Amino acid sequence: MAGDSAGGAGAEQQRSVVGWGIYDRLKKVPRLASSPKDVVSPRGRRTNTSESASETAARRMVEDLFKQEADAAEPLGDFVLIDHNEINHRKPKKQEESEITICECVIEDDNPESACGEQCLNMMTYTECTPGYCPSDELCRNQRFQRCQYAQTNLFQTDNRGWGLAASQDLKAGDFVMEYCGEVVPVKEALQRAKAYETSGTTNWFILNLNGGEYIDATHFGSLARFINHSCDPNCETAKWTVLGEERIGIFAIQDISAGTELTFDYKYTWFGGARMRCACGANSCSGSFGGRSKAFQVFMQRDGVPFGKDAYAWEDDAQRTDADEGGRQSDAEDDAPLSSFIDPSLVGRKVRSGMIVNPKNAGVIMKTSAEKSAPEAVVKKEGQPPSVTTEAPATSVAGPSYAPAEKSTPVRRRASVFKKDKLSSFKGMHVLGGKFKDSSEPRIKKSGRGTHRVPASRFEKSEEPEEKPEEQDIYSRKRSRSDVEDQLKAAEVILSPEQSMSQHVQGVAGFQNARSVVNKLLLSEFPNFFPVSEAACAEVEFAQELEIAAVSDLKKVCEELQPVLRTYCGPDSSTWDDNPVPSSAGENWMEARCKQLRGSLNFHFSIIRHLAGPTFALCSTKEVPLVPT
Ligand SMILES: C[S@@+](CC[C@H](N)C(=O)[O-])C[C@H]1O[C@@H](n2cnc3c(N)ncnc32)[C@H](O)[C@@H]1O
Repeated sequence: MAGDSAGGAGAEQQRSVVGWGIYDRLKKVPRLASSPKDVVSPRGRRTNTSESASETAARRMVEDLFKQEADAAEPLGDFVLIDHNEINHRKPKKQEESEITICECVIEDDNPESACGEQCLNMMTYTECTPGYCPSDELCRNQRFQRCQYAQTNLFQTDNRGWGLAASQDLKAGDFVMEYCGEVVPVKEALQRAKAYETSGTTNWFILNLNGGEYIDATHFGSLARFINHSCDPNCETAKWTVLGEERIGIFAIQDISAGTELTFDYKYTWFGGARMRCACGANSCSGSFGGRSKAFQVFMQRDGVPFGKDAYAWEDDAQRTDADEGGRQSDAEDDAPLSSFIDPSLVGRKVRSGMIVNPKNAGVIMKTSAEKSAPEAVVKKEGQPPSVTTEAPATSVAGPSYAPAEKSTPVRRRASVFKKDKLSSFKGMHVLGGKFKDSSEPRIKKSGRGTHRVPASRFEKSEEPEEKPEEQDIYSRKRSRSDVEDQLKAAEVILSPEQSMSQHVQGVAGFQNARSVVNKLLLSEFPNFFPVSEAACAEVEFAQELEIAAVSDLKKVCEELQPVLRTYCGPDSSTWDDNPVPSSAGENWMEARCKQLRGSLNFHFSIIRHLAGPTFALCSTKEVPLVPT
C-alpha cells in the first residue's frame, strides 16, 4: 500500500477506539476484552456476546499474540483489520420480523449436511438465514457472513503487486472465502474520498460499490479481502448478499484452490474510481490493464467539476509505469516501494487474522476474534526468500474453516423432533402453530408464529407429491401409511377428548409428561378455545399443506432458473452493480412464485386456525387467499 494516506487519514489515525476492542493509549498496550461481554464495537456499541469454544480458543491465541507484540506498539497507523462493516452515516438496519425470509430446509436424520445448503431457498437468493428463525437452527450453514466463517489465509508480499492474500487451506469452488469489509460510506463521501485519494497520489485505495447509494471503502479499515489482488483469470469472485437486512459483499472461490495459491478476483466491475492501472497478473488472458474510473465515478467527478472523459492511466503520469498499450509489464522493483511500507514485514508468510496489528504502527487494534481453529500453516514463500516470521509468535488464522463439521462434532438434532413417529403418540393429530422445540423435553416456544411445524404425514398419497422428498424426511415424509395417520387421529381423540377441558390438561401436568404437556400448553396459550380435531379438519389441513409444499417446490424451481440472472446481477459478470437491475421479467417470476408460496403457507396456517381455534375462527371464510389482492 502506498505509504501516504489521503482523505483525512490524520483524523482517522487519532481514533483511540478502533476495531473490536479498546486501545489503552496511556500504556500503549492493546487491552483485550476480558470477557466477551466487554467487547465493544468501534462505535461503542455492544456486539454479539456469544462466543463459541473455538472462538474463545482463537481469541486467547490472539491475546497471546498481542501480548508478545505489545512492546512494539506505537500510535495508530494506516490500516486496521476489521471483521464487520463499519457504518457511520446511519444506524445499522434493524431487520423487521416481516422482512425475515424463512427457508423450507429440513434436516435429515443424522445428516447435518442437509441443513441449509445449496438447496436452501435463502442461499439460492443470496440471503443469509436469520438466527432464531431458521428451521435448521444451529446447524444452519447459511450464516457464513454472520459467523465470520472465513477461509484460512496468509498475507504475503508478491513480487510485483504489493501485498497479496493466499489461501492456507484447500478450498472448493463455491466456498465462501471471506467478507469484503470496510467503512460503508454514502455516495457523496465515497466521491470525496476517491477524489482525495486520487489527488494525493494514493494508488492502492479501493472502494467497492455496495449498492446504489453506498460504497465500501477499505483503504484504512478493512478485512483481509482488501489485500486480494486483481487477476484477469481469477480464482475468486465477489457477490452481494443480504445479511440481516443489510447488503454485504463476499469473496467466493470460483474454482478449487489449493493451499498456498494466491487468491484473486477480477476488479472489472467492482473498482470504483481510480486511474486505470497496468495489470501484472501474469495470466495468459491478461488484458494488460484493470480498474479505471467507473461510469458512476466519472459522472460524479464531472458533477464535481472534474472533466468527464477518457480514463486516466496511472502510468501516464508515473515514470515508473509503462503504457499498457505497449503490452509492457512492470518490473518487480517498480511496484515494491510504496507497498512495503504499509505492513509490518514480519508478517510476511504468517497467517493473519482479525485483530492482528498489520502495521506495527497500528498498535491498539484489538478486535473481536472471529477465527475458529488455526490449521497447519501453509506459508507462502517469496521466491528465494524464506518467510521471515513463522516462529516468533503463534500462528493464527483469519478464521475457522467454513462449515467445519469435522472439527465441531455438533450433535445432530432434527428439526421439530417432536414430530418423530415415536414421539407423536403423545399428541398425534394435532397441528401446532408457532412452536419450535429444541428437543422433546426442552421446548423453545416462539410466539411469533414463524417457526412453523407441519402436520404429520398426509393421508393422501397423491401422485403429484414432490418426487425429490426422501422417504425418511421426518414430517415431510409422504410415505406414511393410512393406519399411521389413523393411529394419530385416535390418539388425538384420546388426548383431546371433548370431556376433558383444556385447563384440566394443562393443570394436570403430572399426567401430561414431556411433549404432550408442552404441546397442550402451547396450544392453550395460542388458542384458548381450541377444539378437538375432526378427521375432516385434518383432511383440509393436510390438503392445504400439500398445496404449500407444491408451492415451495415451484419456488425452488424458479430460484434455480433465476440463479444465472442473479449471478449476473450480484456476481462479477454484472456490469456496474449500481446500474444493472435484475430484469423485471425475472423479478416478476420470482415474485409470483414467492406470493404463491406465501399464499400456500398462509392458507395452510389459516386452515389450522380455522379448525383448531374454536368458533370465532371457524366462522371465518373458507376461501383461499387470492394470489393478487383484489
Ligand atoms: C486492493 S489493493 C490490493 C492489495 C495491494 N496489493 C496492497 O498491497 O495493498 C489494489 C492494489 O493492488 C495492486 N494490484 C492489484 N492487482 C494488481 C495487478 N494485477 N497488477 C498490478 N497491480 C495490482 C494495485 O496497486 C492496486 O491499486
